[in-house]
Amino acid sequence: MSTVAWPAAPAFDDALATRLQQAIDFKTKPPGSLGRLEALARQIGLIRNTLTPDLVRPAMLVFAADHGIADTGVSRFPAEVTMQMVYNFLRGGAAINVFARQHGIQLEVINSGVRGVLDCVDERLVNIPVAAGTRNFLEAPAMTLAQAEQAIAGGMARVRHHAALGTTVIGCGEMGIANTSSAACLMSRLCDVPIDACTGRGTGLDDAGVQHKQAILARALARAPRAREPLAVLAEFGGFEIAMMVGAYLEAAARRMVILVDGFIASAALLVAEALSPGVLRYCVFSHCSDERGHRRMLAHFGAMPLLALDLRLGEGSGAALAWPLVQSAACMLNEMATFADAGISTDHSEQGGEQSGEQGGNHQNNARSGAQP
Ligand SMILES: Cc1cc2ncn([C@H]3O[C@H](COP(=O)(O)O)[C@@H](O)[C@H]3O)c2cc1C
Ligand SMILES: O=C(O)c1cccnc1
Repeated sequence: MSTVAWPAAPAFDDALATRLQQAIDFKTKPPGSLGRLEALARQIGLIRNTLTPDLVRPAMLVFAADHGIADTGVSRFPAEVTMQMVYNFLRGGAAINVFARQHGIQLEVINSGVRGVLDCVDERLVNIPVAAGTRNFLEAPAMTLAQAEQAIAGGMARVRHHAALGTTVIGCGEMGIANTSSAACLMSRLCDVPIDACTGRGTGLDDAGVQHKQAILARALARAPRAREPLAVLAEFGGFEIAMMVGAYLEAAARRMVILVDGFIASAALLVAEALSPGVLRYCVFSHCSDERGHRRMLAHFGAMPLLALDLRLGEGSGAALAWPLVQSAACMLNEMATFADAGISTDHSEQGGEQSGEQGGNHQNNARSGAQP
């Protein structure tokens, strides 16, 4: 067991939940008519602990690292692509660059542990590698417990850096060839789901490739049957970028930031974070349902309803960036929409004691199971 005291996510204020619901219901619209945007607005208010949440300086942290398991042929692409994509991020040519630019999201690339030397100085690159890639977890633990803790601390530090610059919304993206294999093993062990149901095509394996990947991952899980505790599972099967995402989530929730959760790998990191410090989940907005096999089931495990379903299977934080404008709209609705009283508009008949009196708002369902239920 780890002796580290992980940052705790503050509890939500039940009285504020009621006031947020009233504020939303008093807006000039039929109750519930903004659908899930209303639940999202309420969750954002609870996260920021105010009726007027400030979502400022959204930041996307893209963590990159290599994986020893890549050498067993579990990805369609070779490990060198991780480093090549880091250079692509720094040149501004990747999908996440395009979407971050489009939506005014600050982008930072973190070398969490790629193979080889990154010989460049770039203000958007943070060089904090734990090691030159993980070990092949078919044969040995991917990393030591100390390395897992070091990586988690690295992710926490990046969020502290952005918090000091005023950021209240954080997204995590990742780049690491073979990291769907890590994510599948984390899911299988932490959610107790057979590995076949957690193993997908990743970058585009064919059926034979997926079968090979499943066989490798089944052997890897069998190698370490006793690893059950979240930090131990992370050390056995994780990656340095995944561990840094864990730290980023922990720190962001403790600081009452809105967390934009991306796809399969980003969600697998959240499994670890939530297991280490229960309550992080309430701070999470699930951006999309990835096309990667296993993600739908992982979302169900969280009780999450993602905002988008676009058949994305990319990672990098791309889905989180695409969902940001919706999150922004939910906060703007709460902050800027007039109330019936402001606008001098008559309220509905239920105000006069009609049959519809009682709880208004209709859709009180939240983005995640343990989220903002009043
Ligand atoms: C050019 C390229 C850009 C990417 N951007 C994200 N990924 C995604 O694919 C990888 C995971 O899939 P697997 O486990 O099959 O290797 C991760 O790096 C992930 O972020 C990419 C993959 C490639 C090839
Ligand atoms: O959903 C994801 O994050 C994902 C899926 C496939 C490949 N890379 C990332």
